[in-house]
Order: sequence, then structure tokens, then C-alpha cells
Amino acid sequence: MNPRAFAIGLGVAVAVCVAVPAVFSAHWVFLAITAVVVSIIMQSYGVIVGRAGMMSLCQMSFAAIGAWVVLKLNLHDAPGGFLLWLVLGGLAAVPVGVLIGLPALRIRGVNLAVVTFGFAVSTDIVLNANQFPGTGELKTVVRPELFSGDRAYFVLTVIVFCLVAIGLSLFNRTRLGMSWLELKHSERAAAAHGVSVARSKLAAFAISAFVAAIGGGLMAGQLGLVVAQNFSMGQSLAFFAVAILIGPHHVDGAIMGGVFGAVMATILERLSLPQDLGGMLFGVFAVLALRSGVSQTDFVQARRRERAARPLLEGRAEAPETAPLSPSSQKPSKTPSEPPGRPLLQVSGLTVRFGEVTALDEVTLTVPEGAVAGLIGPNGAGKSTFIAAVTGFLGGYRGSIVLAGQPLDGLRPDVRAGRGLRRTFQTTTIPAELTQYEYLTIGAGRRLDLGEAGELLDFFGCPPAQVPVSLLDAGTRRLLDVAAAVAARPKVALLDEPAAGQSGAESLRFAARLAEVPARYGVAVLLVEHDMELVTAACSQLTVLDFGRVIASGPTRDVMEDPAVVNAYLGIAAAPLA
Ligand SMILES: Nc1ncnc2c1ncn2[C@@H]1O[C@H](COP(=O)(O)OP(=O)(O)OP(=O)(O)O)[C@@H](O)[C@H]1O
Repeated sequence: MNPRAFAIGLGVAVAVCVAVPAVFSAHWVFLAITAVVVSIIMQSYGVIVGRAGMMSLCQMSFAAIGAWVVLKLNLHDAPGGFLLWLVLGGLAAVPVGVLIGLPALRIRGVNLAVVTFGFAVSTDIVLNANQFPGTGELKTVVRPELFSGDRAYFVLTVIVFCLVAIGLSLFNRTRLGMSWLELKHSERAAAAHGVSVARSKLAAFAISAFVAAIGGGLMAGQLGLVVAQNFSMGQSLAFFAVAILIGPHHVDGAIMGGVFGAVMATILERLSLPQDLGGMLFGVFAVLALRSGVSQTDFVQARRRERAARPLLEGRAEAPETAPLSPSSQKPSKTPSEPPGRPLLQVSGLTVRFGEVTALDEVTLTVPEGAVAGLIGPNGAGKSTFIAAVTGFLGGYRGSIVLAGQPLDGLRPDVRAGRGLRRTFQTTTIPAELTQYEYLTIGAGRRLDLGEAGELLDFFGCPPAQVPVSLLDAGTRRLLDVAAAVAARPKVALLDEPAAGQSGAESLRFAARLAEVPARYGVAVLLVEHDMELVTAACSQLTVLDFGRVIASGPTRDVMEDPAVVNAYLGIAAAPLA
């Protein structure tokens, strides 16, 4: 967490805790409590909707679990008191959250929304048929002595809000927390970075359920007794709309959402406007936000980050070349010809069929330690299919894939990534709201220090680490993707057309850098490219595919001069090698 933002946030919280109880009437203090409680529930939407990008319409059902546990324990005068009950209520919602999250492993988007809405509807029915504990006995929740009055209870809710915000902010910095952002944009990219998509999704459901239930428990403490309508599916829907619109994964967004959610009704009443107007407005804005895919706080933060980063880009335009290259890679037109090391990635007899189409036919290929190996071929030759099968994104292949002596067959993509196999995609899906540094951290799977991140970015010709992805052009995003793959220090990085979108000069510069990657970072490379100048400059060995079959393989120079390759791929335009 940014220390300045933390200090400001804490200062504001203290000021609010002093000012609101001192200045506001009892009615407004009560509304302020509601606003903070809703803000806490908004933070649960922030986790599941804002960060992990999953459409959950049942957060109020999780809140109901928290309230139910608090009321039940209160009814039985359970030991520990309200604060312990609150935590137990949160914990009780966790397994339910995981259970509701299980379908999310297979479905997403609107289908997931329907499943979660189904849970909200069921909860509604159960709650309407059964009273909350203590309702019959009229036994209201006993608040902690220190926070028994509404004014003091307001302070308690603010403290809980701050604790949740700090907890989530710390968690967001962990690998799992960061992985949510990538999950939101592309599950495939997350898996390629070694993120277990299942674990990441279930963790998001579990944590969001916990936070929502804490909010529900606090609501029980505020009202004394609650009824089913406090947690209705309509409420879940309305809050979801607010969350999409405002972006409660930012603290200010959660507060705005809470204030809107709690105070809107009162404001409309005071203005003599119909209550439906609030819901309609949120509905319209939420649809707009869904269409643009950007919430209000995301938009504002992105602009702020971009403004701060622009001077860095301007400075860079004056001095684009900073990373030192070793003398051996200064002349990119020369074909590297280092003797290959021991075999690192060994692919044997790889065969992939899509129905009648044989995309790969008994392909055998080896990437030696310390090498940049090239894989070329005409469109549709099977290059991307090869990368997908080797990295585990395509099951059902025949043949064997061995990395550093360990067979990988049957393993999930994220497990293969963890074993030291990273890939990039032809189409990049880097979350635009991240900074380059944050994206590198996700790719690396560990916290990089800023110096290391800066060196990597500089080496690949990317701007400084703090520059947000939203300011990068398509070609630079591809380079960032390569940097993120290398940042993980895998054994082998498989790069699928990383230089697409680069000018001729940029691509030769990239070739020089790529040729240096094995020695500099200890990462062997398999490069899929159409740019023959780049391939010639970067690769010491080459394999050529045509209609899924290997038609030539060996040192780059020999392969490029092979008549079969010239006929099938290079054609008469093949340039003579330097
Ligand atoms: N999911 C799929 N379903 C059916 N056929 C597929 C699928 N993916 C690839 N193919 C087919 O497999 C063959 C190999 O495709 P692949 O994308 O691997 O080629 P490529 O060499 O990467 O081409 P390019 O250079 O255009 O990226 C093609 O005939 C393609 O139409």
C-alpha cells in the first residue's frame, strides 16, 4: 500500500470517527452506519466483481449468513461476544462461498451470474420461510459495551471497514491477489503465468463471502434484529449495479458505493423524487460501465496514473536506447552459431488432430540449453498448435514432452509453467490498468525489486516500470509479454510471434536482445516468427513445419539453404545469408 495514501486514509477515518458522532443528528448517524456497513459489503463486490471479474449476484446471501450466525450466537449467549461472533459469521460464509464458486471453474460471464442469482433466489425463499434467530424471542443483538450506543457503533464499523480495506490491500499485493486482475482479462494468460485458475477463483469467492458476511453481521448489530428483506436478491442486484458502475475494488469506490447505497433513498425522499429513480439511474450507468468495461474509479485512477507516467515516456523519446548489449549481439544480421548445450525441452512424435485436420504429425523437436531455437513455417503449418500442446493448453495429443528430464504429459498449463515452461500468445491480453511493474510481478510469480524489473524492461526496450500498460502501443505490449515470460526465469520460453507490429529496425534490435537472453537470464527460447531477418539473426537452430510435418531441422544457416525449405516456405525471395 502506498504509505502516503495509507496515512491520508487513516487521517480521514479518524476525522470521520470524531466528526460524524459529534456533528450529526441520531438519524444521520444511523444512516452513516448503514453507509459504512454497505461500504464493507461493497468491498466484497470489489474482490469478486472488481478484481476477479466474476459476475456474482449473491453477495447479500453471504451477508445473510453472517447476520444469521451473529443472531444465533447472540440468542444462545455464546461466549466471546459480538466481535468474535462477527468473525465466526464471516468464517461460516467461506465454505458456502467456495461451494458457490465451484461452478465458476467451468462457467463464466452471464452463466455464472445465473448460477449465483439462483443461490440468491434460494436464500431469499429460505429466509422468507424462516425467521432469523432471536426474532420470535425478540432478543436483539448485544453490542460490545464500548460500542453500545449508535455513535460509538459507528466508530466500530469504521474500524472494521479500515481493517478490511487494509487486509484486502495487503492481500492484493500477494501473487494470488494480483492474479485476480489477470484472471479478469484472460484465464489462459493467467494459466500461462503459472496461476492456478481454480485456486484463484475459489479464493476470490471465499474471501468475498467472508467480507460480505462481516458486513451482514455488522448489519445485525446495527439493527438488533434483521428480516429477509435486508438481504433480498433485489438488494444483491442493486449493489452489483453500483459495484459495476463505481468500482469498489478501490477504497474510495467502496465508500462511494456505500454512501450511494445507503443515502440515495433518503436524498430522493428529501427531494420529493420517486424512489425508483435511484435504481433506474444505477441500472443505466451500470449498463454503460459494463459496455465500456471500465468503472468510474478505474477510469479516474487510470487517467491519474497516465498523467504521472507521461513525463517518463517523453524523457524516453529523447533517449530510447539504454540497455547495454554484449559485443556479440551488436550485429544482428549475423546468424548465431553457438554449439547447442544439453537437450532441455524434448518433444517427440507430437501429433495433434482437429477432426479430419492433422495439425501436427509426428513432430520431433529439441530446444537445447542456452539456445534460441526457431520454429517457422507457412500460415496454418501448426506452429501455434505446437506451442499450445507443449505448454498444456491442448490436451489429447499423442507423443511425449520432456522438460529437463521430467515428462510433462498430462499436466495442467499452470503446472507446466511452474515446472519452467512459459509462453506468450499471438494476441496479448495484458490488463491495461496494471503498470508494467505489476504485470512483470504476475509473470515472474514473485515480487521483483524495482531495479530488477527496470533492468528487464530496459533490456527489452520497454519504458520505465511505473508506466501503465494503457500507454503502451501493441508492439511494446508484446515486448512486455516477453519480458514477463523471462522474468519468471523459466527453463524455456516459447514465444509466439513476439515481434509482430514492430518496424524492421525494431525487430532487428529485438533479435539482438533475444539472442542474448539465454546467456543473460539463463532462459532457452523457442521462437515462432514469420520475420525471417529476425529469425536468422536470433536463432542458432531452426525447425521448419509444413502441413504439420517437420520438413527440415538443424543449424539455421543449413536449414535456410535447404531446397525443400526454400520451395515450401521461403520461395524465390529468400535472401542469401550474411
Ligand atoms: N481449434 C482448432 N480447431 C480446428 N482446427 C484448428 C484449430 N486450431 C488450429 N487448427 C488448424 O490446425 C492447423 C494449424 O494451425 P496453427 O494455428 O497451429 O498454424 P500456425 O502455423 O500457427 O499458423 P499462423 O502462422 O497463421 O499462426 C490449421 O489448419 C488450423 O486451421
